[in-house]
Parts: sequence; C-alpha cells; structure tokens
Amino acid sequence: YTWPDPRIDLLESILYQQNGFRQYGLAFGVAPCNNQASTLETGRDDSAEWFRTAYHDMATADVQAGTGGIDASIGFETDRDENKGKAFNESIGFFIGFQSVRSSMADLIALGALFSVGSCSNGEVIIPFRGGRVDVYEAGPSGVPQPQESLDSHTAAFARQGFNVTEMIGLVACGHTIGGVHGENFPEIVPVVNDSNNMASRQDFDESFDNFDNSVATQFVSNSMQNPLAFGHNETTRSDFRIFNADGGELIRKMAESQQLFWDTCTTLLERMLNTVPRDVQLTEVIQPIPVRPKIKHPSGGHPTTGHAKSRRVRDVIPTYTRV
Ligand code: HEM
Repeated sequence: YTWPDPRIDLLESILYQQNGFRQYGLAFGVAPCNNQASTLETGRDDSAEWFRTAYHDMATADVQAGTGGIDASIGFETDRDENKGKAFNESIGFFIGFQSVRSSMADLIALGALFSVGSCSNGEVIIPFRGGRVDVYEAGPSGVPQPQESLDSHTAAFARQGFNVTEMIGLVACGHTIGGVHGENFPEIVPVVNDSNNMASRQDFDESFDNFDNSVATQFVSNSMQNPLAFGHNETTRSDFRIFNADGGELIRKMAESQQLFWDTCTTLLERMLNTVPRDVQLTEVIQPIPVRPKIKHPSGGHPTTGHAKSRRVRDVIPTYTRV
C-alpha cells in the first residue's frame, strides 16, 4: 500500500487513528466494551449491537449464488421479524457519521464488529481488516436464522452462508459471548422486568456479558442454565442448545477447555464472516498501519489543528511527513 490510495487511506485512518491527535473516534462507541447503546435506555450495549448488526447483514448471503453478505442491506430490512430490536437502526445511525465515498456503510459495519470484539476481548481477538465493501440501496432476500427454527433449518442457513456444522457451532458461540436476549424484543424467551438498571430487560448469555471470553462455552458445558437460548424456559427457542450439541458437543467442550482455542476459532471464523461479500466485490489487501503519514501544512497560518490551508492554491500545499 502506497499513499495516496483512495480505496485505503481513509479506512486506514479510521482503523488505526482511534485516539489522540486527529482521531477518527469510531472505536469510542465500543470502548469500554460495556458502553451503553443509548443514554435513555439501560440494558443495551453498543458492542453487542454492532456485532449482531454485522451478523444479520451477512446472514442472508448465498455464497453459491455469489450474492449478499456484508453489503449494508440490513439498513433496509429492519422492519422484518428476523431483525427485531433497535440495534440495527441505531448502529447504522452511529456509523452514518463516518460514511463517505471512501468509507462505505458496509465497511463501517465490518469495522464496527471488528472494534467490538477487539475491545471486548481486550485485544485478544484482532480481525485482519480488508476494505472495499460496496453498499446496496435496497433490501435483499430474507433468511436470518431465528431461535424457534429447527436444527436442520439452521444447518441449511449456515451452509448457504458458507459455514459447515462445526463452523456454525463456533460462530454461534463466538456471537453469543457478549450481550444477551432482551425481554423488550423477545418476551417469549426472557421476561420483561421492571428495573431501571435494565430497562431493555436483558438476560445475559453468560456471567460476563461484556467480556469476549469462553464462558459461554464453560457455562454451557457445566449446565449453568444462564444462556436463555440454551436453557430458557421456552424449549422451542433453545437454538443454542440444539446447535452446540449438533456435533455431539465436541467443539463447545474444546472451546470450554481452552480460552486460546476459543479466541483463535473466533478470529478465523469472524474474519470469514466479515469478508463474506457479493462475488463481484473485490476486497483490498489486509490494511496495515502506514508508517509515514503525509499531511498538509500551510506555511503561513493554516488551521492550527487540522493543518488545512486557508487557501487551496496548489503552491500553498506542502506535503510533510509525520511518523505515527
Ligand atoms: C442460529 C443462529 C442464531 C440465532 C437463532 C440467534 C438468535 C439471537 C437472539 C434471539 C438474540 C437476542 C437479541 C435481542 O434480544 O436483542 C441474539 C443476540 C445476539 N446475537 Fe445471535 N443468533 C444466532 C447467531 C449469531 C451469530 C452467528 C452471531 C455473531 C457471530 C450472533 C451475535 C449475537 C449478539 C452479539 C447478540 C447480543 C445482542 C445484544 O445483546 O444486543 N448471533 N441472537
């Protein structure tokens, strides 16, 4: 990657200039991991909502046909039963501030998930990032898995998305280690409670809802009964139970035994999830931090913080190079 490259420059900045001078600030939404999604409503976190948004955008992909994937179609699909909750509209509302001709909404959705798991795993799960996703401007087909469906239906949905049974188990375990199920979205699964500290009535997937760790697996294996999609009172919606047992419980047991295996599995599967795009979309190489960053300097009084020249005449613009 050689600067300038219109496909990469801005994405590189959003990805790596997270804090301090000339920060882009997208990552602030999920730092810390338990950052509240709404100041008006407790019991909802940006990290879990951004992460779930990426999965729901991807989940309608058909890899055989080469269609769908992370393409921001989720923005046009939020009135569907399979996309219940405020998470999708509000995540996109946050990302819009960063959308431009050089940073598609689809790339921002992928970055949001990447920042979320990076923050919640305390830097243990760092997904390599490629840019270049292309936005669509209409809804795509439906097909996000729902908890009341059968194991066969889930297996078929994940196969359509490009994941076999073992990968489905891994991906669901990686997805359901932060956040939880909200009574305001799924009252048939968890109760609506009257609690000012949990206005959305969230029941967490595991005892560390704001930590991207393997406790969803350890708690499942030890029958702790915490995860509402595994042990909830409503047997029909115990999709995690059916999925985690789809291989006889082998992978979830291994994930429970090894924190490192859990993180490694998630890094690999989530990279694939975020790189699932329509066949005609070409992603960039993995974006690395640029060691030397050109910036504009004005010799006589440019803007003190942005460095933007007062006048845009070409002779006023002198490239200088800063180490970052
Ligand atoms: C068969 C597959 C799946 C089903 C049936 C399913 C179902 C659900 C349901 C019902 C919720 C509760 C949402 C709410 O109340 O707001 C949920 C939450 C969540 N799901 Fe899944 N899910 C599946 C797969 C995945 C995958 C593969 C990922 C990511 C890789 C994922 C990520 C999440 C996250 C992060 C949350 C927490 C959301 C929050 O707390 O705001 N899910 N899922």
